[in-house]
Amino acid sequence: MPAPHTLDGWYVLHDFRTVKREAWKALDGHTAAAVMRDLRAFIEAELDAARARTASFGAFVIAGGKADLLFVYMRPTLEELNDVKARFESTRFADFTDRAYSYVSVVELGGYLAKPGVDIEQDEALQLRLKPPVPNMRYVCFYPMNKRRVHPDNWYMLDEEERRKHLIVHGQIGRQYAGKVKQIISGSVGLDDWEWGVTLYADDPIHFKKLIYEMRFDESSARFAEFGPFYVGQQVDHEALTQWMMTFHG
Ligand code: VOV
Repeated sequence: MPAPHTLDGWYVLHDFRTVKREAWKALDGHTAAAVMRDLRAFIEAELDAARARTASFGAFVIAGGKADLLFVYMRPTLEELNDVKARFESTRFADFTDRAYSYVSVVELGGYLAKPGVDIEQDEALQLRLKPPVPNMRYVCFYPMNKRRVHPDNWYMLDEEERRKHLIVHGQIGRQYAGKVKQIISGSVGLDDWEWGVTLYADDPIHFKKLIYEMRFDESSARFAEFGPFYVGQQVDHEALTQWMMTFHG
């Protein structure tokens, strides 16, 4: 059976960090403030690149115990993702964090979205979906997932028509959340440990729960989906991140 055609956009790095509590709290207040000022230049450069539409960037404070922070980077190439990773590591701020989890993937759209005869490079709507800005929404939810491959629930043995039917219903559920939840699906077969990264954005985190719960009852998730760890957090600008870090500092 041929693999479905996919449209692949920017490469994505989800970089989850924990704050090194002892080292951070051991800093005097002036030095801690200077470390945060130093991070501003890094964040400003990311925001400039995002405004120029050569990259996407978002910073988040993560709820719960799996991580403290998440930085989302999107770039046209893996080399550029590696470059931004190195630039982050070069900041003084990075010295006060450890990596809790990371995920590498590439923004993916179903190939059938490209209508025959349409030049993908010239289609503005498609380009925006393949190179998406991080939505200006207050909350993020990230998790990796697979499609199950256990007989009789083997997604990869379904014929194309059946997969399409499942995805149509899936899409119908998703569209009920238009304006409430924005999804960026990135493919990671061959790039990371799961098959997709699911990144959802919303202004109210309860919409994550409602959407995901509703999808659980849909066959494409109920029968065929397996999930990795879930992370949820709030989007922060440099000022809010500084405030959070300084509260943490005590
Ligand atoms: C915010 C809502 C939302 C909407 C509107 C939406 C729509 C759509 C459409 C129309 C399509 C098919 C075309 C394409 O673009 O591929 C997809 C595709 C996909 N989705 Fe989705 N999805 C959403 C949301 C959404 C969620 C919450 C999840 C996680 C599942 C869950 O149970 O936790 C998910 C997963 C996926 C995946 C893994 C794929 C690729 C499947 C494959 O085998 O290729 N997705 N999705």
